[in-house]
Amino acid sequence: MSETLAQQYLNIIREIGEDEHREGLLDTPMRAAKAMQFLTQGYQQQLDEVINDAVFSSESDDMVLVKGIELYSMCEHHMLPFIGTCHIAYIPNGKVLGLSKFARIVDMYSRRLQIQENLTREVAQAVLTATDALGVGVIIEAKHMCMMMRGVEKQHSNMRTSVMLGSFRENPKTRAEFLDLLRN
Ligand SMILES: Nc1nc2c(ncn2[C@@H]2O[C@H](COP(=O)(O)OP(=O)(O)OP(=O)(O)O)[C@@H](O)[C@H]2O)c(=O)[nH]1
Ligand SMILES: [Zn+2]
Repeated sequence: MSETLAQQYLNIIREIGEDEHREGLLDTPMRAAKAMQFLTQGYQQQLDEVINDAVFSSESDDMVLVKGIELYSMCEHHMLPFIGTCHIAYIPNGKVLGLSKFARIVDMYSRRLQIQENLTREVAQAVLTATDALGVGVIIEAKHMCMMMRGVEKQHSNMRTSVMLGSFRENPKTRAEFLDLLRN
């Protein structure tokens, strides 16, 4: 556990005018440091470790959709959470990826300081790298606390980002099938 990080949180507690000796705050620097390390553990992960060889031969060449993977990330501008849902589709090319690995990929890239556009691209690229798929489509819908709790304070706006690679980019029918499957 990083003592240095805990020390930084102690400084924050002092700087905002709180009493660091107040009972409820005594363990807070260490707790906050642990929480921050958890929320940024994606920096310690590598794609091949996350995939753990869970790639299986398959003759399936129909679209696979993994819908509604929840995500919790932090915006790199304010270090405040953005929270949402990720949908991933791909067209296998002789190999399929273990189902849980899609969520693990999303977690690995979410648990870093991010902007939603880059997160979407990194997830799509990782699925393509892991599967050699014919195409990959990723859509993320999220709400940004930096827009809700502060700043413009808009509670109801959602950001939707998409990245289409391979056949999802080249073939409008593939993209339409993805969007159709998502609607149903
Ligand atoms: N495109 C994009 N923008 C983001 C994301 N997360 C936060 N932002 C925006 O990043 C911008 C940073 O703008 P700045 O003007 O430098 O910072 P600021 O003064 O705190 O901005 P306000 O939020 O408008 O108060 C803001 O418009 C945020 O809404 C993201 O995932 N994608
Ligand atoms: Zn922000």
